[in-house]
Amino acid sequence: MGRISPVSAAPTLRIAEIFGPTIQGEGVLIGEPTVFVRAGGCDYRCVWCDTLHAVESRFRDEWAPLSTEAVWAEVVALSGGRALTVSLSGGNPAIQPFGPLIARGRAEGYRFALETQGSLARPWFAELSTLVLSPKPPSSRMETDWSALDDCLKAAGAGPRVVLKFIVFDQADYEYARDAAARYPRLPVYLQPGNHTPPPPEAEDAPIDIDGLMERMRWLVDRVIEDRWFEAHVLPQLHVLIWGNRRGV
Ligand SMILES: C[S@@+](CC[C@H](N)C(=O)[O-])C[C@H]1O[C@@H](n2cnc3c(N)ncnc32)[C@H](O)[C@@H]1O
Ligand SMILES: Nc1nc2[nH]cc(C(=O)O)c2c(=O)[nH]1
Ligand code: SF4
Ligand SMILES: [Mg+2]
Repeated sequence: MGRISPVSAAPTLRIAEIFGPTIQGEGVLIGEPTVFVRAGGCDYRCVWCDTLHAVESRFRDEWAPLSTEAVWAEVVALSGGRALTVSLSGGNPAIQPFGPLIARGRAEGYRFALETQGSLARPWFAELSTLVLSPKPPSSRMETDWSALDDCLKAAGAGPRVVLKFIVFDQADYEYARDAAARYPRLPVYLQPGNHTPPPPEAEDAPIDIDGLMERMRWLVDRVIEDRWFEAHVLPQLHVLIWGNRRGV
């Protein structure tokens, strides 16, 4: 006998953490007060992922199964009921049924941003304010499925602002970013230096090599300026500069 589940049961979201308001530390919304909803589970395993506690299956018991209403109640509590930007991240938040949460929040004036690697397209991308597509460069050891990325753009349609965010560790990553950006000439590009000291998943707060990060940041700025890539934006992870590898900020 199969498991019996009520037909009317609300879809369950697997949530690793909900925190904020803090400032968005990355990319196009940098500096903007934001509540983060971090989904548990990812279809990728980037070697340098800074959020493995929301990726590796051995942590799945720590991902709370929550209804849309429960997640929404937490967002409202954290924001004091004042509309702001909610960033859906992960893991890969595209794995989870976030459509109803977005509809719920939008009805109250909240805006939703989503961070994803672009491997899974969902119809509810069209309801976002901002879609951040962050395809993964060679240093991650992941392969980009370009047709899946195209599908994400199609799903977004004319709804959200769509931007590209590339993590850059080395020259090969930089060239990947240039080639990928050339495929999508109309999308704004954000380049972010890779953090080579990401926290191990068991650590809430691991030491970070800020000097090394700044050196990569300077190298990246030099590359962009030398190449006269004037459409690119180069930004550090601001939250990492402020709080290091601390979780929940
Ligand atoms: C943790 S991911 C979650 C969302 C989604 N899975 C993705 O990768 O886009 C959020 C952002 O952090 C970036 N990121 C992950 N590890 C990083 C690292 N070590 N240094 C810099 N950025 C990193 C990802 O590339 C992505 O842009
Ligand atoms: N402040 C802050 N900004 C962020 N931008 C992207 C984040 C993420 O981990 O997805 C993140 C995060 O965890 N904290
Ligand atoms: S896709 Fe995102 S969450 Fe998944 S392993 Fe890579 S950086 Fe981490
Ligand atoms: Mg992060």
